[in-house]
Amino acid sequence: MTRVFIDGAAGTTGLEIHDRLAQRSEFELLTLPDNRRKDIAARREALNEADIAILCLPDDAAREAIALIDAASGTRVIDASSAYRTADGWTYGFPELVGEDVVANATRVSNPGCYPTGFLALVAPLVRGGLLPADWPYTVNAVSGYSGGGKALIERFEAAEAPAFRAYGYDLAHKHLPEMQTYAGLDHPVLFAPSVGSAFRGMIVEVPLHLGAMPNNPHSDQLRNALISFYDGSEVVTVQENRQVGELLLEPTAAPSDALKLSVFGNEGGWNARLVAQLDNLGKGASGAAVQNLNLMCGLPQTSGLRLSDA
Ligand SMILES: NC(=O)C1=CN([C@@H]2O[C@H](COP(=O)(O)OP(=O)(O)OC[C@H]3O[C@@H](n4cnc5c(N)ncnc54)[C@H](OP(=O)(O)O)[C@@H]3O)[C@@H](O)[C@H]2O)C=CC1
Ligand SMILES: CC(=O)N[C@@H](CCC(=O)OP(=O)(O)O)C(=O)O
Repeated sequence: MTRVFIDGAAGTTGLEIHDRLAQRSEFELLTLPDNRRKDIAARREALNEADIAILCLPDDAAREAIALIDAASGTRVIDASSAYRTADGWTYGFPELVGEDVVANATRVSNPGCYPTGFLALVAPLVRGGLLPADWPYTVNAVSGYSGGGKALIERFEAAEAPAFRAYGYDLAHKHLPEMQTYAGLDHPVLFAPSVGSAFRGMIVEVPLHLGAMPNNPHSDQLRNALISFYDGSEVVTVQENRQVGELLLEPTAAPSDALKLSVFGNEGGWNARLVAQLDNLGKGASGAAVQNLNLMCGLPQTSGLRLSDA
């Protein structure tokens, strides 16, 4: 049985992982009592005793956890924070893009951010396949459920005077920019406009494209077909064929899901396209991705315990 320690198990992401793993016979969960969950000595012991540690912590606490692990302990790590997403020696935990075997054999796995999961799923295969240019000035517009900001944002959006909508990221230096550029293989940082709506979970990540202004002038049908073949066989990522919708909604009480749904909407002449990813920020955007990576690292079917009925 694999011993797993979730550092940050009382947080939003940590709790969801804990609840799923508690029902799995393949894992033994190492837990700390509430009054010792931030105690350095207790964390050090659990981190070194575990076969796999899952870090669900703010970036600084994740760095602290890594420093507490002795090289001799052999503990492997899945980090949900953004501390190591583009760091040397770390594997980016996006098996559909980096390869399932790469994740399966890794000792240090950094889970993708929730917004980059949507952006990269759409753009990385198309840049890799030469359908979208690497030197294009990409923009990303996104809206997230408020659980994406952890306990602090949940408290704010569930307070009596909660905002209805929050746009942010106006310093144009969101912490997700490096991983979006790096793993899509882009020449320039993306222009990222994130926001939060009054739904607990879920997100819509959109990349609008002026296809007719690109040097290779790709058609939206080509982009959709390329994504369909790239994700062929995936149980987690699905690409909608010729989807026509009037609107996309974040439902205030959406059920948890680990699915990632991609769509390509194009206009009649093919000049413009809107690439859209729909996911649960706490599913494939965080906890679901951690469980998928954990399964792979333990040699288990990658979708064990995932919630994919909506896919
Ligand atoms: N929420 C989401 O949708 C996503 C989150 N992530 C990332 O996952 C990580 C966790 O996020 P999230 O669960 O949302 O955040 P939360 O704020 O909900 O949870 C963080 C938890 O870490 C605990 N903590 C803080 N410092 C320490 C420490 N030094 N030692 C032990 N525990 C500590 C907090 O304790 P306390 O309860 O006392 O505050 C809290 O329980 C972050 O890096 C976040 O950016 C990534 C993708 C999506
Ligand atoms: C709504 C909201 O606040 N979202 C978070 C990102 C959540 C996430 O993906 O976590 P990581 O930053 O660890 O990747 C933000 O914009 O900072």
